[in-house]
Amino acid sequence: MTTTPVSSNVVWHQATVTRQRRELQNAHRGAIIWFTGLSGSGKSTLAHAVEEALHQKGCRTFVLDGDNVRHGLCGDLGFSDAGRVENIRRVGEVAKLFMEAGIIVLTAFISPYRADRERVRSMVKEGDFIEIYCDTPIEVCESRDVKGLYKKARAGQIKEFTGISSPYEAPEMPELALNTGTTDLQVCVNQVIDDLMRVGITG
Ligand SMILES: Nc1ncnc2c1ncn2[C@@H]1O[C@H](COP(=O)(O)OS(=O)(=O)O)[C@@H](OP(=O)(O)O)[C@H]1O
Ligand SMILES: Nc1ncnc2c1ncn2[C@@H]1O[C@H](COP(=O)(O)OP(=O)(O)O)[C@@H](O)[C@H]1O
Repeated sequence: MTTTPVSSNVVWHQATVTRQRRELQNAHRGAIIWFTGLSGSGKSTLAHAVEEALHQKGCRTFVLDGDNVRHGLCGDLGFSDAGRVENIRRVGEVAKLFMEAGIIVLTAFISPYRADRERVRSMVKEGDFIEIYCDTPIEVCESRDVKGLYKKARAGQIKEFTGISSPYEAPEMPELALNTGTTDLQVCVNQVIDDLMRVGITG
């Protein structure tokens, strides 16, 4: 594998089927809906429930989920700082491709570092990146312990576990902050859909 950047010798090929034409055909905009929050905060559940609602409205959608992507595209990465940075970099690039294909892509990654999320935001036009903070206190996430990982982390069986032995930097100005600890799932879904309609991503 080469580590020399080749981008200076690679020329961008302009597609004739543009993002704009795809969006016209779809009758909605492409966008990146970026869910962030602790493990167990509700990212996957919410992303899939929002996708279901959008699909029923006739939108083209796709969910990129940390658990799934880490089995393939990011299967070589761990949970060190560097592993997480690279994970979010790759996911950001893939999400951008989906968006340019006219799709509403919903991502469900802890994405603990503010700078990494802001880097993805800066890769796209204003309004293309919607950050949604799944704001569930760690006590609630830990009591849910959907996958039994908090128990393992507390027992020292998982190193660098977010919220316990690895940091989580909450968004400062997310487009939406949802109280996914106490609010009913359907209420959260409606809040997301209302926001996507308000900003004109979907009708
Ligand atoms: N050390 C450690 N810290 C946090 N999470 C861990 C860890 N080890 C494994 N897992 C499981 O991996 C899922 C998080 O992967 P992500 O790709 O979203 O993480 S990150 O954004 O790169 O931080 C996460 O999924 P969710 O619970 O859906 O968030 C966990 O199931
Ligand atoms: N408002 C809500 N939004 C999302 N999940 C919720 C909500 N209220 C309760 N839950 C529950 O919390 C858990 C969240 O798990 P999960 O979606 O796997 O979280 P994450 O993907 O952030 O690790 C699920 O069991 C889900 O049913």
